[in-house]
Amino acid sequence: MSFTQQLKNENQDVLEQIFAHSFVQGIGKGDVPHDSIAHYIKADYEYLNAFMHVYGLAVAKSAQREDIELFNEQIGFILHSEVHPHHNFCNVIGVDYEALQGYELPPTADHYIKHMLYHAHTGSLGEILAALLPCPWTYLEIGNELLRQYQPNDSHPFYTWINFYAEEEVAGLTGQLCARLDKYAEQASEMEKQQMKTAFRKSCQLELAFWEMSYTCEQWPLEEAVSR
Ligand SMILES: Cc1ncc(C[n+]2csc(CCO)c2C)c(N)n1
Repeated sequence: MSFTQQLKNENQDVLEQIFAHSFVQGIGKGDVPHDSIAHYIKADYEYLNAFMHVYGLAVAKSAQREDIELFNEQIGFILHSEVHPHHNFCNVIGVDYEALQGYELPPTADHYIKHMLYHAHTGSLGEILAALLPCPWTYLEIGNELLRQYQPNDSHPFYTWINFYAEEEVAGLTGQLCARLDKYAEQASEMEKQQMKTAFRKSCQLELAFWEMSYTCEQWPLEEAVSR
């Protein structure tokens, strides 16, 4: 069994909880509180900016052109494609995308990006890949699961969102990241593989926590904690 298949198998418990989460089930049912959607978009816009910074750090650690190419493609996808599911959410709540940009990250999303930046700064390329992979992997699984459970047609409010993540493009990008990580795992020591496993599981847990943060509109305990 490949290393990434092992990672996925070991984290099925988190994936099941993500599928069952009220936000995710709400997308399937076509009914999510509008405040939660706005909270999600505000956090996700900034989260994706940080995600691209992590890819930039991965580029800086790349010894091979094919790795640079891969990370460059992922940045292109975030810049040009991931705006579509965001627009779907904005249209449903009737708010301009621009109005939801430039906000401070709530505690959970702040923690998630710092977790990835930590691995990007201190880890090997394999470890960085392990920290990044749950992001496309869990969304690909969510798209497929919601398609299977709800079989939405084009009158479903989240038709675009669900189909976007269930589509070939996301499956292809995820597959490429898995293939690279498997290659690095082949050469890695047991200790390094353990670090990859830890980074992967924490990111899976933080994906679940990100849905909860959005659903409950999580805030810092004191508003002044982040800026004045
Ligand atoms: C919290 C959060 N996690 C995952 C995604 C989905 N996603 C982010 S980047 C990317 C492409 C991989 O490079 C994908 C599929 C998201 N939008 N927000």
